[in-house]
Amino acid sequence: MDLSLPNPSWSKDMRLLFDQFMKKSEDGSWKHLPSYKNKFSRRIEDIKVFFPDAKLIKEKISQAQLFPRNFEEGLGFEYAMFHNHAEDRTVCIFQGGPYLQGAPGFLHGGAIATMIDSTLGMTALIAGGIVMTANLNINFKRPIPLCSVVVINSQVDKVEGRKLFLSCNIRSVDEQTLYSEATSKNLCLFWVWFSLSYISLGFVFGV
Ligand SMILES: CCCCCCCC(=O)SCCNC(=O)CCNC(=O)[C@H](O)C(C)(C)COP(=O)(O)OP(=O)(O)OC[C@H]1O[C@@H](n2cnc3c(N)ncnc32)[C@H](O)[C@@H]1OP(=O)(O)O
Repeated sequence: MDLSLPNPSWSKDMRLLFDQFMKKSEDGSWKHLPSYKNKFSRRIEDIKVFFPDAKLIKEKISQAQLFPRNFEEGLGFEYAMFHNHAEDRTVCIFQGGPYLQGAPGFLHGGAIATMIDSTLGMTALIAGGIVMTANLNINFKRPIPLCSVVVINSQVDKVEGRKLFLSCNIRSVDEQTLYSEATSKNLCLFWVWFSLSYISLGFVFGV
């Protein structure tokens, strides 16, 4: 089941943004990226293709689920991603639920980092194939109020061989407040230099 579609826990802002991006997707310039709880590869052999020396706990792999998709509706990470191929950028609309609290009334820094890593990771995945985050630097400029809606804008800035250099920022819906800025270096595990369809890649990583 695609968990990046509107559900009753979404606020008005979240639905408005989703509808705006779905409208933008009508001419094909943007593409909504579906998101599944466990569209992971559930077979050791598939994972071993990418991580041959990984010491995997065999019996646990079949239970694998995408971390941000593991919370009950509305309590954790509610988000949807859209990708603009021409501009090589991904936008994630994100509403962080009450179970993601850090300081009272605000999102935990680790929850913010999760959504930054997921959005940058997805951007890198589409641009360069099977990637891993090698380095992630985040500047937390303003605390993000719990249950508010924010927009994560991420892009590929530079590609050098297997290395992809990306950046993103997190802003309020009205774009007036800059909450966080981040840069990352992602490494391609395989020399795949054309953007594979994210659905086929989702088979391994999910979104
Ligand atoms: C929804 C979409 C997906 C959601 C998931 C998002 C992605 C993730 O969260 S991935 C999980 C977190 N990341 C990890 O666990 C990665 C763990 N690390 C690794 O697997 C490896 O270190 C890996 C793959 C990053 C690099 O290893 P390897 O392929 O052997 O490359 P390696 O030879 O060490 O380095 C290659 C180049 O990258 C550079 N590099 C490697 N690591 C880093 C780093 N941390 N910082 C900067 N540069 C680095 C090296 O300096 C080298 O550069 P050069 O070629 O100029 O000398």
